[in-house]
Formats: sequence, C-alpha cells, structure tokens
Amino acid sequence: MSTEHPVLRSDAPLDLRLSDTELDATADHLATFIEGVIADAGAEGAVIGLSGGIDSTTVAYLAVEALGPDAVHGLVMPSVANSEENMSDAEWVAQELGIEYDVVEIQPIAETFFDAFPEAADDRMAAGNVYVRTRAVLNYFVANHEDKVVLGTGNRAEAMAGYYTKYGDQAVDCNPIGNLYKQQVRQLAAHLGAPENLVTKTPSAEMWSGQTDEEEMGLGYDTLDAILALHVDGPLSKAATVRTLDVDESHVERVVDLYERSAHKRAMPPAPEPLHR
Ligand SMILES: Nc1ncnc2c1ncn2[C@@H]1O[C@H](COP(=O)(O)OP(=O)(O)OC[C@H]2O[C@@H]([n+]3cccc(C(=O)O)c3)[C@H](O)[C@@H]2O)[C@@H](O)[C@H]1O
Ligand SMILES: Nc1ncnc2c1ncn2[C@@H]1O[C@H](COP(=O)(O)OP(=O)(O)OP(=O)(O)O)[C@@H](O)[C@H]1O
Ligand SMILES: [Mg+2]
Repeated sequence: MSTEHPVLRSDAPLDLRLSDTELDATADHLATFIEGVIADAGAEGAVIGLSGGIDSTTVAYLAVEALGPDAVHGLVMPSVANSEENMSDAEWVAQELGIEYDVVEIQPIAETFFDAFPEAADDRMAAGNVYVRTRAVLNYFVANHEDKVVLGTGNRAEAMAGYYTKYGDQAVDCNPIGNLYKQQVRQLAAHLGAPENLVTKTPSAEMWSGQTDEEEMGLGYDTLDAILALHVDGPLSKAATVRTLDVDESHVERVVDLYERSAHKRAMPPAPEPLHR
C-alpha cells in the first residue's frame, strides 16, 4: 500500500511522516505489542470502543492484524452527542474487519447520573466526562466477563496535551498508538487500508454536539504535533521552535501550558511521603 494518499501530502509545519518501510515496521511492531500484552495478561482477546474516529479505527485494524477478527470485540456506544455519521462509520469498521460488535446506547445510563445531580447535568464538560467514563465501565464490564484486555486509542499528541478524560478514555490496559503523533496515526491508518473519509475526518471527542479537538485546544494537530516533537519531546528552545516552524510564540506557549497543566494525568495520584516507617 502506498503513502501517497492525497491527504497525507502534508503541509504541516514539520513533516513527521514515516517512510513506507517505517510504516511496515511500525504496523508489525504495534501488532506484536498488542499480541504481547494479551499473552502477558493470559487473556483471550481484546475489547475496543469504536467511535468512527481515526484513532479507534487504527487500533481496531491493528488488533485484527495482531489477534485475528475472532478475538476482537468492538463496542459502539452512542450518546445524544454522537453524530449518526460517526456511529455508522464505527459499525462499518466492525463489519469491514469482521469483528463481533455491540451497539450500546449510553444515554439512559448517563441520564441516571444526571438525575442524581441535576445541577451538574447542564455543565457540558462534567456531563461529557460522564459519557466518556460510562464507556470505560462498559469496556471493562465486557473485558472482565470475556477475559479480554481493553485496548486504548490515545496517541502521543493527546497524551502530552492531556487531551483526554482522567479515568475515562484513558482507563485502558495499553495504548498501542500511544507514541505516534496524530499525523502519523492518520498515515498508518491509510497504510493499513482505512478509507479516506475516515482518515481525513475532523477529530472530535463528541462529548457535546459540534465539539472539535482543534477548536477546544486552540490549535491544529499538525501544529501541536510539530511543537511537541521539536520542543516538548525534542531539544529545541522556544525561540528555535518558533523560528523553525514559523509559528507564533503563543502557540508554543499554549502547548507547553497544556503539557504542564496535565502532568497530574500522566502520574499516579500523589500521596504524602510516609512519616513513619
Ligand atoms: N494538578 C492536579 N493534581 C491533581 N488533580 C488535578 C490537578 N489539576 C486538575 N486536577 C483534577 O483533574 C480532574 C479534571 O480532569 P478530567 O476529569 O480529565 O477533565 P478535564 O481535563 O477538565 O476535561 C477533559 C478534557 O479532555 C478532553 N477529552 C476528553 C475525552 C476524550 C477526548 C477525545 O479527544 O476524544 C478529549 C475534553 O474535551 C476536555 O478538554 C478534576 O478532578 C481536577 O480537579
Ligand atoms: N461513541 C463511542 N462509542 C464507542 N467508543 C467511543 C465513542 N466515543 C469515543 N469512544 C472511544 O473513546 C476514544 C477516544 O476518542 P477520540 O475522539 O480521542 O478518538 P477517535 O474518535 O478514535 O479519533 P478522533 O480523535 O480522530 O476523533 C475512541 O477512540 C473510542 O475508543
Ligand atoms: Mg473521536
């Protein structure tokens, strides 16, 4: 398969695309990783939440490469915030890959939480996080019952920016694409055979209608990827990053702020040092 996918002729400020050889090796490496996690856990397979977005689509393709379709169970879990297009794309992915899947409407479950605290129900962030955490409970319900592991779909850009719900979509057993920047995830998805409409889709958490990742974070993934790669993960100073990428200094500061403010999400919950041993 070719990387000469039209959307991947990147005009990103930093071209992080992998070569065809690197993509082949990456697909093998990530499939081997998934296989290893399942073997180490002594598990029977994997559960994955399917959103119709490119991150879960990529992990689903990798899981089938690693384990075969019979060992993968997809969960499509619509709330009122999900578009019909995304939910039908999620089902399409499961059907295309030949994996077992269920559609579980989470709105009634979430409404039970909202009824318990009606004053919080109109807070779209608090309520959106309820949708996300409800899906985590369902993923683990099925995984426990079927002796499977829960596959995460977080990528490196989300992880470093803290752009996920603590104990929500990050409540998983492993993150196969956790070290790929977003543009590399899109590229790998195309390489694995995902269709263009999924590869190019606008990323959204769909915690409320119309939400988009890039609008909420205040910058595009291509810029986020580039600043992370050069400055936060890499050795370049703020000034050198601004010069190299020809981006506004405020973008670099924004990324550093997202990274620093989300440190608590990448660490164990802190406890005081023991006073007496
Ligand atoms: N320094 C610190 N030490 C310990 N805890 C700290 C803390 N700072 C905040 N906290 C606590 O962290 C909690 C807030 O974190 P959290 O509950 O995660 O909520 P929060 O980070 O406020 O919101 C989640 C963010 O992730 C985005 N998201 C979520 C899910 C999926 C996707 C997607 O891309 O699909 C994106 C969502 O749009 C939103 O921007 C609060 O309890 C807060 O008090
Ligand atoms: N409606 C849903 N049903 C099932 N799983 C979901 C749903 N919404 C979100 N998820 C799970 O939460 C994960 C995090 O969502 P996120 O939006 O970051 O990824 P994505 O939708 O796969 O890709 P993108 O970031 O491009 O939208 C998804 O990959 C998926 O595993
Ligand atoms: Mg999404």
